[in-house]
Amino acid sequence: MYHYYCLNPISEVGIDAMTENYVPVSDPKKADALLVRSAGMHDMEFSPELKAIARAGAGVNNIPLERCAEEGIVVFNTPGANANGVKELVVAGMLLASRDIIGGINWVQENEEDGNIAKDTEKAKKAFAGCELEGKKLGVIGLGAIGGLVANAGIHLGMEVFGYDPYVSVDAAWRLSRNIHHAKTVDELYKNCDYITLHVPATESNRGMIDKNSLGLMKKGVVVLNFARDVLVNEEDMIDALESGQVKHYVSDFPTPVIAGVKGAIVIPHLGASTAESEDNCARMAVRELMDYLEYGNIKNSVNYPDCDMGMPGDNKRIVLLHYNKPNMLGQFTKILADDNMNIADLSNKSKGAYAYTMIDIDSDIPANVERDLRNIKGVLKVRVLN
Ligand SMILES: NC(=O)C1=CN([C@@H]2O[C@H](COP(=O)(O)OP(=O)(O)OC[C@H]3O[C@@H](n4cnc5c(N)ncnc54)[C@H](O)[C@@H]3O)[C@@H](O)[C@H]2O)C=CC1
Ligand SMILES: O=C(O)C(=O)COP(=O)(O)O
Repeated sequence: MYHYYCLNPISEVGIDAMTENYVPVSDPKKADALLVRSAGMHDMEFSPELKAIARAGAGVNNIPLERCAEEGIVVFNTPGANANGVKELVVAGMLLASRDIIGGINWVQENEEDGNIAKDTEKAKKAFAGCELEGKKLGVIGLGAIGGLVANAGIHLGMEVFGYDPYVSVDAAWRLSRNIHHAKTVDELYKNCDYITLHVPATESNRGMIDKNSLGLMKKGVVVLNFARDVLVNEEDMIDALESGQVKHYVSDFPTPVIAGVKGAIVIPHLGASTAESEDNCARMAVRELMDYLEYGNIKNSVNYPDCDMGMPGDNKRIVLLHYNKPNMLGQFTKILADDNMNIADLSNKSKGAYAYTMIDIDSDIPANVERDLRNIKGVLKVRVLN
């Protein structure tokens, strides 16, 4: 029996995918697993019961990843599951910034009582005219799941697209249209583009990447779109750039007290992934990852531990260990097993930065003393024996 707790409402599709072995609890401290979307977790204390956190979404800046790793809690996300939802809203954002659709709709609402509205429209509409996307230059920073789709969509819209991502994965690179220009430096993209859109994670090094220096390199009248995270943009510098006309519009999916209501800012209430399809995809993937880890110890799409998959244990017993990535951990594990005359049927050991994960299948029962001895090894963070 596994206990779970949802810190945010998660699509029913995910909850329905759980077997009767999964029971919701009303106290997160009693949970084996937490499901979360954007709820802030940095101030949460975690109980020793907690084994895993699944972020039904992409961004994990709301989760204390390092502390979780130290406490032997595996954190998952759902790469790509909401990317199409965000891509479509980015296209909408580019359109909203190019024509005054919002101003036009407001005008119609303000004039709803006007019996001559059809005729007056033809006079009023010139105030809301704009430009087309076709032929304009689009710069995409970050070419992962979302940025790749946005860059390809730009090509389909007839835009000239520049992509910048020095760390792009091979898989993501394969998905890019060959018509996208490969920007070797981000400055090249800043200097050339009419629309610049951010699709990078909110890591320490990316915070404030759009500031007065980068804004100063951009073309006058540029449109900047941020569907990634508010902290990537220095909002005070953005307000100055909007006031001076350096930036025509700043389209953001992240309202903050600083940017909400600023002239020229088009701010959306974090709706990028709020579609039925994205919510279902994320919930389904998050629940699948949690169940595979809790029941079989397999790790797929973790952001703080390495991926490691040994399928199902069959008739064997499985023991899994979360530990530091340092010399002689495996030697100590196998010695304890050998001293108890236990036979290893299968073994996998993977590492990611400072942390590592070992899965061991044994062809006999695993006695409590072996589990205890493994847990007592210095550098072991969590041990689970799976039945
Ligand atoms: N508005 C919304 O509702 C949503 C927002 N997001 C945000 O979008 C971000 C990106 O999501 P995905 O595309 O799914 O992630 P991803 O991990 O597939 O792609 C991120 C890409 O950014 C690249 N990157 C990192 N630092 C960079 C830098 N300084 N310059 C250029 N490229 C850099 C990485 O190499 C990677 O290819 C998430 O971290 C999240 O913060 C994600 C989903 C929904
Ligand atoms: O997946 C992400 O990173 C998002 O920003 C989506 O957040 P949400 O699940 O809509 O709270």
